[in-house]
Amino acid sequence: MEFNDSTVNCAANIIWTDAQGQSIRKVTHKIATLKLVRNDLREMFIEVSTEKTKPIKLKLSSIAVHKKFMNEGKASIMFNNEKCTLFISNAPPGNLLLFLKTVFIKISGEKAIDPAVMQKKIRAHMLSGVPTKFEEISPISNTDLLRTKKLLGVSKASVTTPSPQKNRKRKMEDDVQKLPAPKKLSTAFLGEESATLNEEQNEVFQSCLKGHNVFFTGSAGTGKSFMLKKIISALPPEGTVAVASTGVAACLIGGVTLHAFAGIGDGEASLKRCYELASRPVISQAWRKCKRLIIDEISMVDGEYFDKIEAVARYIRRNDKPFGGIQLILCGDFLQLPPVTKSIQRNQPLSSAREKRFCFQSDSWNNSIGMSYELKIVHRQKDEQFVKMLNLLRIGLVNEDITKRLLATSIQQIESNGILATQLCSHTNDANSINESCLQKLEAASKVFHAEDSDIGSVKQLDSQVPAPGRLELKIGAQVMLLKNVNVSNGLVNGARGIVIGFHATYPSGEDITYKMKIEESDKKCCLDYYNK
Ligand SMILES: Nc1ncnc2c1ncn2[C@@H]1O[C@H](COP(=O)(O)OP(=O)(O)OP(=O)(O)O)[C@@H](O)[C@H]1O
Repeated sequence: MEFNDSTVNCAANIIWTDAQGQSIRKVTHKIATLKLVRNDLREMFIEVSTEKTKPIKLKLSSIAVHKKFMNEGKASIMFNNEKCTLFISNAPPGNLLLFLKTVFIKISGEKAIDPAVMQKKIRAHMLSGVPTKFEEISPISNTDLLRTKKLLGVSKASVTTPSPQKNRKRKMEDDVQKLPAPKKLSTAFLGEESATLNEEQNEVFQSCLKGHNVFFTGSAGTGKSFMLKKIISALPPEGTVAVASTGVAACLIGGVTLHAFAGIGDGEASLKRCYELASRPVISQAWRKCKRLIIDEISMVDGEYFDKIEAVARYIRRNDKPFGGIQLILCGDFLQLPPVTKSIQRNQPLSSAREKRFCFQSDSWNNSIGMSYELKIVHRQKDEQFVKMLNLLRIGLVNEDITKRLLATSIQQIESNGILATQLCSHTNDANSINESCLQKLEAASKVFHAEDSDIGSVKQLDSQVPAPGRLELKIGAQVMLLKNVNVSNGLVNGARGIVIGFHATYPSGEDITYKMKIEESDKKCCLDYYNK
């Protein structure tokens, strides 16, 4: 495990209230450490400590946890007996998740003690005159986990091993329409994805946490995106800016594009003009607040643009260190997608392209990037021969053996249960026109679904950056793919393929619009209900 699951560093506010709910005392710490501790009587507490103040211990009994904004590093814990609430903010989200998970598991697994027995114990302890000792709670053990699952009636199989039982799957004939129930605190915690970093990934991870300027690369499937998410969730949200060179990549890491953050347009303007552009209040404030800049798909960032934003960072932050002292965490594979430079857009020959095409060729790269790592272990594929072949293809080595093997795959079955094999295209427009023509060939009536965007002002941006289209045309028999994880244990995951097999009867006049989709996952079918709300 990468975090200590019984400690978290964050900002902490504690507010005590009277019987009427009026605030009577408040403690505010911008930098605090929360630790789970036990006393001699095995009662559990959250200890809130800082470097300068005396620790405050809050007893973990009769609590309510609000964790809706946990992904932003925020949560609150109401201590009903102590009549106070602990507000947590700026916590590394991954760390906060593990901390709250530990609280939950330790509390749920605790055997209820008869109050009379407890009273006796407390009395005996007080009379003994021995000062109360506190010790840090031990990490979650398998026994803790099993005991909690048993108490909650959760099956032993973890959600990370999707093996749905037949009778628990929804039948296609089942027409009872229900919106997914909100996740309960318990199941949400117990079902979290818990894949751990391997040794090479952990080295990069530790280097990032130590504040080094890091670049990490690796072939497809070595876990670059996986790592990036782990890194983002391990850093305090305040001052951490996650961006990517493309909208889609930015969307996947929950960030914005580098261009939107940097605020200098396409970087073609003179340096003086770039300084002016970046001096606009919102942009300059973002640059000044940034302590760690994470850039995904760095291979697509143009070398000259990289030099420009480095100069802008120094100028705006009035700091002569590379990137104005911002920690850089860069990730990408230069053997995948190159930058889209103007000369290439205009179909000019490569030889006339600008000299600093890749950002690793820029001066700023040499001055700022201290540690470079290459991830070598491929996690996406298990077939070693296939991985070897992909690694050779990556560097343009297509030998006779590879050619023979690839050609041999042409006789493989490319349709399974009505679901066609994916056809890869180098350009989105090509993929769109193939999809369009396949949809037109289907004889069934088409149904059109329009996105209901709550923020009308962002529709254009959403349409360009979100993989789901604003207007979706479907027909019975259409090939479809899920774009987000809906129900992992039922195989309804991002990328799951299927075909539309029906629409809900109330369409188009009814309130709910539903389509059913059968998906192919280990030769099993299941349905998905899709609502327009
Ligand atoms: N340490 C790990 N343990 C288990 N699974 C892992 C680990 N690292 C990565 N994976 C899984 O391997 C798969 C590929 O990872 P990921 O998509 O992050 O690779 P990538 O290097 O970003 O690939 P690409 O260059 O194609 O974008 C994912 O399903 C990810 O969850």
